[in-house]
Amino acid sequence: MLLQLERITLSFAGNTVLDAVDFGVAEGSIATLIGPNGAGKTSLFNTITGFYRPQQGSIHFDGAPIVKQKPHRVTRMGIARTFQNVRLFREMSVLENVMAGMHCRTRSGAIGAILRLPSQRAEEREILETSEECLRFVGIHDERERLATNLAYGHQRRVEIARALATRPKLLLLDEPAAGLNASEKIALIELIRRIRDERGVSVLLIEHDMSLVMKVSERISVLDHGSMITEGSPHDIQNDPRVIEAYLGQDDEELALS
Ligand SMILES: Nc1ncnc2c1ncn2[C@@H]1O[C@H](COP(=O)(O)OP(=O)(O)OP(=O)(O)O)[C@@H](O)[C@H]1O
Repeated sequence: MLLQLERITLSFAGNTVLDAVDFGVAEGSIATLIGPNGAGKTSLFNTITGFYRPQQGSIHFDGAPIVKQKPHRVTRMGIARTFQNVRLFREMSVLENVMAGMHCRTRSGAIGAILRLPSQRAEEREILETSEECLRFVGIHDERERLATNLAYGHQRRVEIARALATRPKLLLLDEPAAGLNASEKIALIELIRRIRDERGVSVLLIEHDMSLVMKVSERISVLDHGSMITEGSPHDIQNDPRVIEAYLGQDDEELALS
């Protein structure tokens, strides 16, 4: 397993949000975490990426323990993410937004920047080239000089994906990447997720409510309900699992449409 969580327990003021969760992502896979609203999916992402500190349990990534590491350390170790709501620097161009994401990788530091050492200049060039390459990969290179917030919403989501890819992750976490996209943008998103895995060798873990997209793109699905991992399996297994249907009862129609 590329990522392995064992018995992760997270609570806030006595409220258990994740309850002894065991969960893994295989290297080279496209995996999805589903579950009703409030099940704990984003909290699980926040725990993996070091934003939340679990009270118990272990997390290993690529063989190394990462639990309780700071978020920037986790990024440097090879886990990148996007957020449920688009988070871009409003006053920056598309290209600058992607370049900003690479600062976790820089080596020369502030002194190098002030003195403009050759190592610093080489690093700046590398950041620029990588950012441009990632923008080309997600298909919005032509828009690199525009203010990020002036882009169509679907393209803003791509800026976030490019920014995450620029950190050269081994694992990419996407929190509800299809939210707010129209039907044709969703088809393009499926294709992009597959290319991220196939062409860049990056494993992908999504949180997603759009079940039609989930069933098409996922190789493995894990289901969280009230902080517990209730089942996992292939899309076919999950669609036919009565525990999953039970967990979703009471949710709105969109979430019930498991087929
Ligand atoms: N920082 C926090 N402090 C207190 N409670 C929190 C915190 N973060 C999450 N929670 C609680 O954890 C529970 C799970 O929330 P979480 O956002 O992880 O669910 P989710 O499955 O991602 O839901 P959704 O699908 O609606 O995004 C909720 O009851 C939420 O209020």
